[in-house]
This record gives sequence, structure tokens and C-alpha cells, in this order.
Amino acid sequence: MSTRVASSRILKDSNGDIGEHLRNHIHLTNCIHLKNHMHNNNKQIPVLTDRSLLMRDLIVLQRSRSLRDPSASSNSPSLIGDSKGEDHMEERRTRRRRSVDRNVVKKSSLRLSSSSPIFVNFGTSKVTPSDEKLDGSSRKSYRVEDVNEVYSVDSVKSGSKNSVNNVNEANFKTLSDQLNEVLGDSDDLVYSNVLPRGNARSKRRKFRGTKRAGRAVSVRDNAGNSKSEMCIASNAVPRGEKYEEEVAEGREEDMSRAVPKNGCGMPFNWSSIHNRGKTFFDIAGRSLSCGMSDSKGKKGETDMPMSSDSSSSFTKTEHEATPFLVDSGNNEGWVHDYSGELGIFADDLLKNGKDSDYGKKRRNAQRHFSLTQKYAPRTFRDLVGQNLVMQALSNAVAKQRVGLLYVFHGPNGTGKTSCARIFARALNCHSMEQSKPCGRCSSCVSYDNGKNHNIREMGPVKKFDFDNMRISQQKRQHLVFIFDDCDAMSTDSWNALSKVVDRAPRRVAFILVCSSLDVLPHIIVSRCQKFFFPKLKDADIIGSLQRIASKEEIDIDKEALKLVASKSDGSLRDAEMTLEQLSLLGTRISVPLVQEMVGLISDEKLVDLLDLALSADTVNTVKSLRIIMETSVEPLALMSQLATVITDILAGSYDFAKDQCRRKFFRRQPLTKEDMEKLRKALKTLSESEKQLRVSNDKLTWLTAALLQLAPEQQYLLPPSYSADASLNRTPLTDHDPSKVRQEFSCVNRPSVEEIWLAVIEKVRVNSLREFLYKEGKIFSISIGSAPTVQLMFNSPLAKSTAENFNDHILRAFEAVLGSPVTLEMRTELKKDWKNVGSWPLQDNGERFRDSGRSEIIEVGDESESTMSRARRKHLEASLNQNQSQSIVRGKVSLAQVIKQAEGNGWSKSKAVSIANKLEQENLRLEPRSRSLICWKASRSTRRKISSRLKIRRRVRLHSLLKLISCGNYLSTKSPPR
Ligand SMILES: Nc1ncnc2c1ncn2[C@@H]1O[C@H](COP(=O)(O)OP(=O)(O)OP(=O)(O)O)[C@@H](O)[C@H]1O
Ligand SMILES: [Zn+2]
Repeated sequence: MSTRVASSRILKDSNGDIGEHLRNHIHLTNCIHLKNHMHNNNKQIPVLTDRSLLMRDLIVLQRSRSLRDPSASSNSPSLIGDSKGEDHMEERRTRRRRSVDRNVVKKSSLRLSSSSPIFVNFGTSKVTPSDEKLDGSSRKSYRVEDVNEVYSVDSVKSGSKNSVNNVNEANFKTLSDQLNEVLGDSDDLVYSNVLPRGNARSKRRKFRGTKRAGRAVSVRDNAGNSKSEMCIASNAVPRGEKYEEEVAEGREEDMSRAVPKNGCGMPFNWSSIHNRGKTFFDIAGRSLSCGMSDSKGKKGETDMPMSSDSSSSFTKTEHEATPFLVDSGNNEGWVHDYSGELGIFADDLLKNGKDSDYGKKRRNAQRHFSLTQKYAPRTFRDLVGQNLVMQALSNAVAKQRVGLLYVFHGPNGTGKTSCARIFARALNCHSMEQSKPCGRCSSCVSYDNGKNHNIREMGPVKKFDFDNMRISQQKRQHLVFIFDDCDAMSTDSWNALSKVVDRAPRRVAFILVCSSLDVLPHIIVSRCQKFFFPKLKDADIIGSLQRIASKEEIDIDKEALKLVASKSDGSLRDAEMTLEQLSLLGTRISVPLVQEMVGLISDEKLVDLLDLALSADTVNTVKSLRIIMETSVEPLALMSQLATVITDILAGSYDFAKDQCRRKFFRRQPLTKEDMEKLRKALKTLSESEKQLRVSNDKLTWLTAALLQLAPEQQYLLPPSYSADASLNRTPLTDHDPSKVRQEFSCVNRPSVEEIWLAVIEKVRVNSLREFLYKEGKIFSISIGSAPTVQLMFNSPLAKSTAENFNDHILRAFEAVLGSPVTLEMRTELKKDWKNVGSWPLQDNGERFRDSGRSEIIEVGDESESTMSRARRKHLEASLNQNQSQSIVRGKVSLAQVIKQAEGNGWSKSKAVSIANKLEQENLRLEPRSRSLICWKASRSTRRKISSRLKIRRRVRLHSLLKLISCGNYLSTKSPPR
């Protein structure tokens, strides 16, 4: 039977006659196959047998389109476990089938394959219990079925390994099976990959005897008429082991099954090995993207149940299979052991010296490993900034005090997943030394090769059936399940887990990885050893980045590194990603470059802005804020940058060397004690405003307001509840003098109605009411006088009547905020009025106003003494009273409307326009969408000029206009709604 010949060939090859074997290899997987040969034989086989032939093969391969499976690019879930949607299964099967077809076609076109290709079909078998006895063992043996089953592949392999090594059969059983069986401990496990070469034959013979169920299809080489193997899944025969072969007779169905499921048409464990071999593949000029993704990208990528052993987890952990790329020290031998196709790369190295520029450049040019992958921690010692966790877990391993349930929680990018893997590897590490995982023992190596089925990583599992999960647990080994992103696990999965937890067999550990414990069921959490992974300190991140930068020869300033670190918010992964991005620029990385890249404002600009705000230069503060905002900076980011700069100044770490002459507040150096105190208060103001900024839709307004509050108190008198010293949560100001409040609500410092409303909401004690008010209501108007009146507007009559039920609560809140008794009125919003926003009806009829929808009205009882003389103020008050026109209307009233209004009062249009222009020039332009309270103090001369120009008949208009000018708001002279 042809399969016999094929098997004997494999035997022969694995005994050293690789060259011949390789010549017949045509699929890239053979490279891996080859590598496995080399690896398997403990690197003792003479390599580079017939390089020219192999080179030729590689060139052929290079040209072969079969190297790339376009279907791979779609988000192919790496490995799918037992439970999965039938649809997905079908889709995957089809994809695989297609891919196999392609492979077959390509191979045929290369005339290296025949119509009956050999497929070693290991990835498809499912091991189920049967009555068959193996090796005279009394243990249950398992029959292999032709079912798509991921774990079985490894199971088969491991089974083979075990049997080969004349140890106990691997146990293929469900967890339930295991639960019923006490696992005996045995230390006599020998690992195939540490066996001397001489053992290979007996190993195989024994394995054959076990009738393991790998499937292979023989193929006759058309050209040479000699047998060759096309190991679609040849990498599933990791160490040249011989499997009983079956003829698939080219049935498509079988072929489709022959390709295990990584959804990309490649063998299931292709991706891991393909990643190992990426360097030389890439040298072959191909990009072999197999739908891999960084661990970040993995999140939420699939809602399919994802279960995998370490091999299948590769989409998440490509780095795990690339240790030689990471740590050349560990893999020196491997590199030099390359032969055949691999030899091309080895050739470079040999010719040019291991780290010759040429070799380096080529490798660097071809690799696509992200820094996070390359520098993923591999031992506890590599873990940065998690000393407590590291200590506890490594002691647990050393003292063999291993728990059943662990949860690793904390912010993203702090090393939780990496640590889970390290811990899992350490638990299974055979090293006699203290530092586990060693990275050298069979367990560690098999994990690195993606073949350690004792460590299984589950994605965010939606459904997971432990009882039906087929697992094989080797003796003395821990079966470790890592549930990454377990926050997303379904209730079913949790139930399944909690069931298993109660009766888990020995040497099983579950590591749950999540960002927050809150979302996990208490029943689980309370049974877990909980390890918190805090955000990393900037210093730790800087250290790591520095190390990476020097290894990668990235030219970056220390200050720039610091900035990257501070920008990454305690996540080393974020920092590494930023560094990688910056490194692509190809120039020396400086602070401004980083700032530009990450969307930050330079420190100079920040200090300038701060300087303007702190010296109460309102106009320029607002102007320069707007200029900065034009660069699309996020208000929140800007605010946090400002806070950072203030902190730096307070800490004395800010260098004021530049541009001091144009500054006011910061001109005097060193800063006085008072200045420092102002800065401290400014920082406090910013941090308080940040809360509001977060919840507000109009962040710019809040940021503006916050900045305007940074100036010294005398210029920004605010009611205590708004002052820099008072948080909004302060106790009610019951004893507050209302007249003082009124005074403080001057034009210059008046908080916006929105601010008042938010403050009131904050004061409401009942949570649900708070939420209700936030959603449903807003202030229509506030008149602050001897008897403050507040009009509240609600979205619907229902909302209004609901609010009325809580009248007392709301009233109390207002009184607390405004510091005086308040009259409360509630009203319903008229839908039609929403349309009128922006074209505010300005009529003398107060009634009309009341009905006209959104409006924010604040009564001005007086004018700031500093900006307007007392006499003027009195006069103004008198006029206002006379005209019953006590409010400035704030809201969507545009300058155009003022002009319109002026027209209505007999101004010529040109005159009105010129006034408007004047105003626009001198005033700050409000964006149409901004209804913000942006204050502006016109100089006295400006006001005089304008008033002299405006020969207005009615005095009130002048005053109102003056107010408009001085407040930077557009005004109405209308009487307030009653
Ligand atoms: N403490 C750390 N020590 C060393 N490297 C780290 C650490 N934290 C993060 N990294 C780097 O970030 C990458 C991702 O880390 P990892 O996936 O372990 O973080 P995580 O906390 O699990 O994040 P997430 O919650 O987003 O999955 C690692 O490959 C490594 O390069
Ligand atoms: Zn080890």
C-alpha cells in the first residue's frame, strides 16, 4: 500500500535522510516539517543537505500563490473549540475546502504533486472512547473519529508522544471522566523532544503500534514517480512521528477536513509555526498574514466560543511562538540548524555573521512583529512593575501551593494575560531550578511551539461546555485554563465553570483575566485568589521603553520617552505601541514629534494659555483657547495637559527658559509663594471642572469656564459654591446673604445656567430624581433678585408633573446652590420652539417670550464695580426697572437678530451692520453652536465709542447694548417671562 511506502519514507527521512525527503516537499508547511525534523532530532542532524535544490524549491514556493490564502485576511478566529455555531462551522469548512483546493491546484501546477495527494490529516480527528485496548493498558482507549475537533489534534500528538516514550497513554477524556478518576502521579514522563536521536525509531514504531489516527494520503510525484508527502498538516507531525495513514482518495470532503480549523485555510497550528518561520517566509517575499492580530485586536473580535490550547491561541499570542526572534540567545542553535528553505536565512547569517548588518536589516525589513509581541514578558522576572503578583505566584509555584481559581484583574496593558501565561508555564515547567518557567524544558518548549495542550487559552467565551470537553492531562502536569477577557463570558459559561469548580480534578487551575471584578459572579470571585495588576508607574514604563528602544535602535529623546510613558496611562502595551508608531517615522524622536503624533499641545503653548488665564486676560485666554481647539485637541485632553503642566511647575520640574518675556503671570521667576498658591488653586479648579467636562456635551464651554476661573479671585468672584475653593458638593449655603450672591453673579463672573443646573442636580439627594432631572429638565430662566425665581423646563407634561411631585426636593437643591429662598416654576417645552432655536423672536411682548422655548435668562441686578462705575450701574438699574426689562437673554440669539431688532427700531441697515461689524471685531465671536457664557470686558473707551455712535432714542437700548458688549452675549431688552 502506498501509505506504507510513504511512512517508510518518513521514517527514513527522520533518520537523517532529509535531503531527499525535502526535495519532494512542495508546500511551505514542509519547511515546518523540515524544521521539525531538525528540531526533533535534537539538532544533531547535519543540515543544509542540498542547498541548491532547496533553494530552487523555495523559489518555486515563492512563486506559488498557494502560499497565501486570501480567506485568511478575514477575521479568522484562530481555533474554535467544541461549542460553536453550526453556521460558522460550515463557513469554515467551506473556506478550508476552498483553500485545500487551491493548494492542490497549485501543487499540481508545480508538477510536484499528482492527482492523489497525500494529506496527513491529523487535524480532523476526534478521539472518543472505544473498547479497543492499546498497549495492553487497562486504561480506556480511544477511537478516532473523523470529526472536526480541535483538541484532538494535540491529543493525538500527545498520545503519540506518550506512547512513543513508553509511558502511560495519554488520557483522552472529558472532564467528567476525569472527575471520576483519581489521577495517579507519575514522574516517569519522558519528552520526545528531549530524546536523543537514536530513540526516534523506536518511538515511531511504538507509535504505529498504537494505531493513532492521523490521516495521511499518499501522493505519487508525477515527475519523479517517487512518493512524496504533501503534508497539509505536516506540522501536526511535529517530530517526524509516523502515523498510521489512511487514503483519503482525494475526496473533497476529506480534504476539507484535512485542513484543521484556523479559519484561514492553513493547518490549524499553521499560524503558530508559520509565525515562527515568518522570517524566512518573508524572505521568500511573501506576506503570510493569517488573520493574526495583536492581543488588543483580539478583544471583541469574535463572539464565537473560542477555546484553544496554547497552539490555538496564536492569534492572541503570536509572540509565544517566536521566542527565537525575541531572544536570539535561546535560539541560536535553532537558527544555525536551519536547512533547506530555512537555510536561506541561515545562509545569510552564516555568511554575514549572526548579527551582521545585512542579516539584521533583512530580518528587520521583513518582520511584522509588533513590539508588544516581541517584548512580551516570558518569565516572572520579565514582568515589569508587578512585584507583588510576581512574588506571590512564583512562590506558589516553588512551594507547590497552587490554587484552583485565580483572577487577574486590573487596567489594560498591565501584563495580566502575559502573567497568566507565565504562571501556567511555570506550573508545568520541569526545570529543577528555582526560576520557572525555564524556557528550555520540554513543557516550556512545547508551549513555545504551540503544542502544549496543558495550557489552554479561552477567548471571551460565550458558551463553554466543560463536561464535554475532551482533555488529556499528562501526569504531574497542571491543566491550566486561561479565560481572557472573562468579563465577556456568558452566564452559561459561568454556570458551567462554577459546576466544574466544585469538583475539579487535581492539578487543574483556572485563571480568569479581566479588567474589573465587578462584572464577575460573586460565587466565582469569592472562590478566587485575586491578583490586582495596577497601572504601571511611568518610571517602569520608561525603563521598559528605554530597553526596547536601545535593542531596536530607536533614536528617541529621554524626554520624549517620558512623554510617551505619561501618555500611556499606565499601560505598557499602549506605550510600546506608541513607540512602535513613532519608530516608523525614521527620524530622531523628540518631544514635539511625540506631541504631534499623539495629539498633544506643546508645553510652551500650554504655559502661554495658562499665563493668560492666570493673569485674567479673558479675551486672549478665550482667543488662544480657540486657536488651540482648532487643532482638534480634545478638551478633556487639553485640560489634563494643563493640569500636568501646573503639576510640573509646582514640582519645580518645568523649565521656564523659553518665551518668558511675553508672559505676565509667569514672568517673575522664581514664582512667589502667592503665585504657587494660585497655581495650586488653579489645579484644584481644573480637577473639579474635569468632572463636569466629562458629562457635558459642550466640553469647550466647560473648559472655557474652567480657564476663566483660574484667574485670581478678586476678578472672578463666584458664589461660594462655584469658587475655586468650593466643590459643588459643599454643604448648602443657608446662611448666605442673598444680596451677596446677587452681587457675585455679576456679568463678569456669572456661571452659566448650565453650571447652576448641574450644581442643583448634584445637590438633589434622591439618585433617581437626579437622573430624571438631568435627562428631562433644564433651567429656562433664572432671575436673581431679592426674590430669585427659577423657571424649569421639562421635556413633556408627564415629566413636568413628575417633577412637581418632587417640588420640595428640587426647591431645596436650588436654595442650597443659590443661597437664598427661591420661587420655582415648572413648565413644559413646546416642541415647535425647538425649531426656532437660532432665530429667537425678539418682541416687546414678554408673553411671547415665555412661550418661545429654550432660553436662559439671568437677571442682572448690578454690574461689576470694576467694570462699570457705580453711577452708571445705578442708572442702568433704574432704566431697567423703568422698562421692566431686567434680563439679559442668553441663548441662541445671534448678532443678526440684534441687527434685525435694530432695524425694527428705525436704525438703518448699514448702520446696524457697521455696529455689528464693530462688535464682531472687538468682541469675541461666538460659534453658532456655542451658547456659552463667555465674558468679555469692553474697555471703557470702546463702550464710549460705541455708545456715542449709537444715537439711540431709548436709553434702555444703550444700556442693554452696553451689557451685550460687556458680556459678549447677545441680548434682548425684553422683559423676563413671568
Ligand atoms: N507588566 C508588564 N511587564 C512587561 N510587559 C508588559 C507588562 N504589561 C504589559 N506588557 C506589554 O504589553 C503587552 C500586553 O500585555 P498583556 O496582554 O499581558 O496585558 P493585559 O493586562 O492582559 O492587557 P489586556 O487587559 O488589555 O488584555 C505584553 O505583550 C507586553 O509587551
Ligand atoms: Zn521549563
